[in-house]
Amino acid sequence: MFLNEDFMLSGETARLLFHNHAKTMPIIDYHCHLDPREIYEDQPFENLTAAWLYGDHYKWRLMRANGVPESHITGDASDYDKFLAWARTLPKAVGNPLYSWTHLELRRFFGVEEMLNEATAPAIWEKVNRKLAEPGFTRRGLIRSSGVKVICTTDDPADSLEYHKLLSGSETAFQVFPTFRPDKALNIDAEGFAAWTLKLESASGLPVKSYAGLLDALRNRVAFFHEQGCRLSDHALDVLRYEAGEAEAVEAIFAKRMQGAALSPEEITRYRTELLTALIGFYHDKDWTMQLHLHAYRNNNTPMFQRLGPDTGYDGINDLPLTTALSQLLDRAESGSGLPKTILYSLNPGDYPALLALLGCYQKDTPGKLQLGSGWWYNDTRSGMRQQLTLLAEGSLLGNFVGMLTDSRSFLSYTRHEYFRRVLCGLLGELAERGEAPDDLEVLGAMARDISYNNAAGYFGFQTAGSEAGVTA
Ligand SMILES: O=C[C@H](O)[C@@H](O)[C@@H](O)[C@H](O)C(=O)O
Repeated sequence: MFLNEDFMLSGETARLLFHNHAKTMPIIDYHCHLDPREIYEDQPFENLTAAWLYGDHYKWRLMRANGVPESHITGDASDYDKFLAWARTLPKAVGNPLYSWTHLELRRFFGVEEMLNEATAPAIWEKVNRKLAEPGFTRRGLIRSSGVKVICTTDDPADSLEYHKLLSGSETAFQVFPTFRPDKALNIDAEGFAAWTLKLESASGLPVKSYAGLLDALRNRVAFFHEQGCRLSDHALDVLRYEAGEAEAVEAIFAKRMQGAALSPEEITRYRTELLTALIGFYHDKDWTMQLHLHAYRNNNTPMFQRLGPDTGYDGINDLPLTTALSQLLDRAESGSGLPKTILYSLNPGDYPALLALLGCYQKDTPGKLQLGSGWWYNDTRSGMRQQLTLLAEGSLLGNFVGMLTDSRSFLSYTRHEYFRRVLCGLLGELAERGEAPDDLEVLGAMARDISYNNAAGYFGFQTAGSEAGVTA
């Protein structure tokens, strides 16, 4: 019964929708944290720990919750001992998506049907490691066998994109595009800000000695990213505040910071508001999609932050108000440059109704121009996905949803798309069975296919020339 072919599909309609429509659609993974260099170099994984546990802060949190010492999570214990620590943790994770993901990954990629636990760990370790040494199991092998057509990585504006370029010349089964993520430009108060402007100078070949210079350099990088096929930007906006400022005031704030002075919270907000507004204009000009990742509450454990840095499993969910500042930002763009296509993700699902109501105020021209992003991170669960899909259906048009992304650092995460498609088909099937949707497999099947793949293929406008992987809606 566990993870059988119909798991999470409780009725006949759901089953038919998944098996005949959603399951075989290709994947567009339009937001993830894979390293383009690793994709290009295409090395085999040394072992299952390297493929699974390096960098996976989702698993690390569960291991910490199980009392596993840090030496066996991010420390210097052997890879086998780290794997064993995960295997010992897993039986307690029933009901957590990681329980399903882990076993789905073992099944889909490696043909391992057993439950992973302390007793089965040695044999699974051997079997999977043998497979990982076979040619089809390199980084690119795993991507290809998952039916992935497009991957969008997450990249700093100063990045040379050399690995994206190399990949576009050498990989035909799928395309890897960059995503423009200028957090370092916005985080003027961060310690490394001045040093980062030097990197931007050398990447753009333009002086970044003033705010005007910064804007020129960023515009230049937007054009450079665009040439490399980039069609999305991304921002981590953990706290969103809005305070407009005149150009001279922003120049003065920039100059003050470059001289090494600390800025007041008001100055930081003014700078961020103006820079974000300018960037939104750049995205609109290029017909990009802007992604805003809202309301993470990061780095809650100072000793562990000092030891391991960000994105290591110490982030929470922000519960600050959002609507006023977000409305000011979006409305200013709509009244000025024009709003680009926009996807709003919040880590706080309590924000969904307000986000949906607000995004409906700016819909025009493109179907689903503004989107409520797929259940993000802590919401990447069965109930989180159902909540996002249900509210989206009730508050906008589910049929225009661009669907799932992995947001992952792991090459084995593509089964999350399968998990999502099962949740989606389960929900559509239930609507039909309750008489709230037509029990018409053509209509619902088309919707399942669209949300699984076609909508994303049409919405983002990836360039396909010269690639066999051509993205077609
Ligand atoms: O799923 C979790 C994510 O990968 C998380 O680590 C990222 O969303 C990251 O914090 C970011 O800001 O991009």
